[in-house]
Amino acid sequence: MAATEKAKEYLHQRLQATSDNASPAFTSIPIIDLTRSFSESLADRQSVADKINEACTTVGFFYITGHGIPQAVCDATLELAARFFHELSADAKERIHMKHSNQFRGYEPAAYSSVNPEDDSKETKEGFNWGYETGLDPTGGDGNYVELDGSRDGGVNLWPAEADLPGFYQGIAKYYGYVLQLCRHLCRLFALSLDLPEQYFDSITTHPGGIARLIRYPPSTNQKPLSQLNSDEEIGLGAHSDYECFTLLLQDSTSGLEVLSPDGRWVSAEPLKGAIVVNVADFLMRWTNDKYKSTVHRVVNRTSKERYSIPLFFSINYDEKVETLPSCVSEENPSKYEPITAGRYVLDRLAVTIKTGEY
Ligand SMILES: O=C(O)CCC(=O)C(=O)O
Ligand SMILES: [Fe+2]
Repeated sequence: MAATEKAKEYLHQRLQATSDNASPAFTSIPIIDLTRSFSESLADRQSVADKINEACTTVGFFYITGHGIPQAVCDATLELAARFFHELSADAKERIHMKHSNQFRGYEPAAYSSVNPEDDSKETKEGFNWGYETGLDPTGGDGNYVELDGSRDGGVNLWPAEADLPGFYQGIAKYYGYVLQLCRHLCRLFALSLDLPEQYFDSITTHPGGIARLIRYPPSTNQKPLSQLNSDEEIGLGAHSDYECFTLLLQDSTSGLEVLSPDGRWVSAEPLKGAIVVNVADFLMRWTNDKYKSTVHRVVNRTSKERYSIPLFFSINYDEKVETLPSCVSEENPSKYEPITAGRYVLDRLAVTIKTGEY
């Protein structure tokens, strides 16, 4: 089956599964305070992990507060995102255009890619994508990073020249370092939440996958009153689920993110000051034998303001081949899936999102 056909079938199955009402409907997204997860007491850490288990087996999305990333760092990074789109010249954007990358890095103009291969409408978002590099890892990494396709860390990110956007790289690196370490902290909580030893994921997140992006959604140009607006007329980012293990999303104060409840309703993930949105992605769903839900979501900016968001898609080391997690299989519930290499899985899914097919 061609890759596009595979992707279409995949999304179709996912949307079908959602409408089959397999899980209970939800009307809101839980908020989990991570403060106790930094406690010396295992019981405290486990209490947070239990809440994560509850959120991941039902909604697949949750907000985290008390996560330790300073508000000033989050605000400064969102400002950098606005500067990237407004201050970087068209020529400078062209020099780092995604077409120069075979790893989906760099500047992505509006309507260049579409996450939903069934949807022929153009997405209004534009973005800037980059991925893990050893220099961005506060631990210094282990020097063994491999890209999605298994190639070695060859500096594949396409950064704007310092003179074109002074301070950009440094600001992004600061935020990225914080989020990466928070993802590793969350891995320990995910392990506890899945009845695994707390350090279970440590040795396979030493050079993790961490594609991140700045996204800009233009203001809505639709003059219809909200109640009459057909969201599909002006989709910012089409209905999709994420591909990796889990996503950490920083959003500004403009709403737009919507999460699909099993009863077919879109639940708004309103921005909460100081909170970061976390969602389970497809690789983790597969790895947990579908115990943890990777939930379909989309973005529609219905406001007259621009919207900025910054997701980071966290994966275990891309060269790691894994089988279904031991705590998610039993005699009554055998593994539904073959062992798979993390990067290969993500690459297959990503490859079908670029409209031009140039990857
Ligand atoms: O912009 C957002 O709020 C969500 C972005 C998203 O879902 C994605 O990039 O996969
Ligand atoms: Fe997403």
